[in-house]
Amino acid sequence: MPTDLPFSDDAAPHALLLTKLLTVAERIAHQGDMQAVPELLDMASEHPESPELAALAEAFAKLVVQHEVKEFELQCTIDHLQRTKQDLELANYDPLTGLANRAIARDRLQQGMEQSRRSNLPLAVFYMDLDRFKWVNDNMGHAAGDELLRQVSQRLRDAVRAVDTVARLGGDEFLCILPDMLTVTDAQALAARLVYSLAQPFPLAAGIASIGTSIGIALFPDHADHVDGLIACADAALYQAKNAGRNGWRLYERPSA
Ligand SMILES: Nc1nc2c(ncn2[C@@H]2O[C@H](COP(=O)(O)OP(=O)(O)OP(=O)(O)O)[C@@H](O)[C@H]2O)c(=O)[nH]1
Repeated sequence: MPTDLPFSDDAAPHALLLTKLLTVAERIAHQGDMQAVPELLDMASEHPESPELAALAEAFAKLVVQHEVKEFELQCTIDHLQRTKQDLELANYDPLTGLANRAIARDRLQQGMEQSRRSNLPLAVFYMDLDRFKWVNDNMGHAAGDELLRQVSQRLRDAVRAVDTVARLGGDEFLCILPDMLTVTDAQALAARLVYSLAQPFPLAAGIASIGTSIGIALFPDHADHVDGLIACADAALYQAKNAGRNGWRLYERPSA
């Protein structure tokens, strides 16, 4: 009788079973294939004579439960992070245009002023108000007005640098915060470009809309050295731009004594 066979007749089915068992176990352990666990449990119930199988099935069944608990915990964390992110977006960004809101604008202005102090380069604030925007709402509909506000936001974003902030203060009012302007002339040139850009027609679903924009410019540190003062100067300059006939910009001028 040859004796060099790996298993006796009795051992062969056991070896076959262990081979299958290892294959399934490897699928679970190496490929993370949790679908294979029920197969393992079925095998264990079909072969109550195999203690290895019973032990392994039990170990993997525990693993599946732990895996599901971890997956549940992970999903809870992801849900929580998504809710926090949404809350933050609602608190910080204008939902219509995706631009920063007033609160963030104030914060960026404060940061920009600190940066300007370090770099010794002026910071410019543009206070902008669209001209004839109400006409679009009244004649083309509120939805067209919303679409126009979104397109205006995009043009403003496209015109400024990544370091600049464009914020929507509300209605048709925007604030641009432009740190590290090299010269006053640079700020004036940018304002002229923005006026030109927003004077170009806007293709809306309801038709073509034409508006304009007025911009008031204030500079840190020349005109004011704190957030509210600088915004107030830019607002005063905007008032002058509107009074001068709209569709243009004005640099803040101190009232003569
Ligand atoms: N579609 C839309 N309209 C808005 C929104 N918020 C405010 N408005 C409207 O924006 C308009 C702003 O009014 P004004 O600034 O006086 O309008 P204007 O025609 O630009 O006036 P001038 O600046 O004097 O040229 C009002 O009609 C508001 O109802 C908004 O989120 N969506």
